[in-house]
Amino acid sequence: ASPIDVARIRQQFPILSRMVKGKPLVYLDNAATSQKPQVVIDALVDYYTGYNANIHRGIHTLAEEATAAFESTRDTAQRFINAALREEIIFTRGTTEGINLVAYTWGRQNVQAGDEIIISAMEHHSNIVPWQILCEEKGANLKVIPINDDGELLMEEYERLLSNKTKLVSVVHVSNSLGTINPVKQIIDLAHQAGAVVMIDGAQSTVHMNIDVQALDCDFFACSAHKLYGPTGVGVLYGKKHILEAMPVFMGGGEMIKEVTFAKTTYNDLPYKYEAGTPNIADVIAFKAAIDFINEIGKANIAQHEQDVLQYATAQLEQIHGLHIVGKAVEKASVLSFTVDKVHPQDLGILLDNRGIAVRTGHHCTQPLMDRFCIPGTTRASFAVYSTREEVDALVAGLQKAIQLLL
Ligand SMILES: Cc1ncc(COP(=O)(O)O)c(CNc2co[nH]c2=O)c1O
Repeated sequence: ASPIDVARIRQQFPILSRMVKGKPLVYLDNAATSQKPQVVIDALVDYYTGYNANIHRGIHTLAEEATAAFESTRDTAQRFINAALREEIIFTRGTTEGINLVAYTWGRQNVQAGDEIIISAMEHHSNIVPWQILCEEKGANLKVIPINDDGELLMEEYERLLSNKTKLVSVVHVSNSLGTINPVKQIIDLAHQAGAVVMIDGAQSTVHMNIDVQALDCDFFACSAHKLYGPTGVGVLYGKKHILEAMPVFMGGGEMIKEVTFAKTTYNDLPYKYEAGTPNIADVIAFKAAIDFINEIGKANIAQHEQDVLQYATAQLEQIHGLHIVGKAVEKASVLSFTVDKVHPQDLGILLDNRGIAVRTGHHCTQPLMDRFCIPGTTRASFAVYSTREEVDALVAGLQKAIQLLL
């Protein structure tokens, strides 16, 4: 039995009552973005109707209220990933910006010709391209940890790749295409033994599991609010304070300065050093409502519910003739990718949409991973706190009907 009252939770998501093409919406694309509870929507409306103002340095009431709400999210985010200090929490637009920020600051300062950066074969493009740009600029080399047919990292190959040339290891915590949960604590410890720093891409993991950046001892960690039942355009980059303080600035402008003269500019303290310009105030404020929503239910309860739905869906899909699950790691989060013999994922996606069922089809911004499996892409169902076994049944019925039509 599920540890949570899914029916009561679903009532908090207005969009889940939507009809699509005359059918009830069955939203199974949560790895792309999650839906938003009423408390998050209300937080956005409350800000714009009640205390919209620019933040920091304002001396009027609205500015003080907006600043207090904005900075309260920083404290909430700090506790959410158990960062030691609030100034280690930098607001970004999302995981992509967080990874780029590290590549363009720490990377440019510390990676030289001949150095090596290690990523894995299951990375999202946002954790591949920034490092390729950096390696091309510096004459450094990108190394890739291979994976097995179940979609699990080959850790002995990883250990072989580590050397005194390794400057940075940047890996995904949970694969958005496979669902694989990577052994990041082991990856981090091995990297530190080799003298490298570690960036963890937490875009998918942060919603499914407890994140403790101090226990992990990662040097950087990035995640996105929109995968955490929060708004788009907001994310968090965590970095160890002593590393962030030693890094050059990223973007120049207001907020990130102490004093500007034409002769010289001095920069602001953390975290504002990396928060140039007017931030995404409303969405940062609403992000706190999303984290509070998750904390109120409890991540362990959410994870248990998602695992129940994932295991049920896996068992059901495995019975469909010609369907092959892509990503069979022992440790998996609630992402279920699959192919169907002689059927293109795109065609499946369209036919499922005709039945109100939203899945994602294609390469999921992990094209090298699809190449490794010699497939053009997959159909991916991904589950959330509000997903139900009945929605899985609708998916199975939809798949069976679609395959019948297409074959
Ligand atoms: C593992 C992983 N890393 C980074 C990102 C980038 O996050 P963003 O900056 O918030 O876009 C994503 C987004 N993944 C997906 C976005 O749409 N479908 C997906 O699977 C992701 O799944």
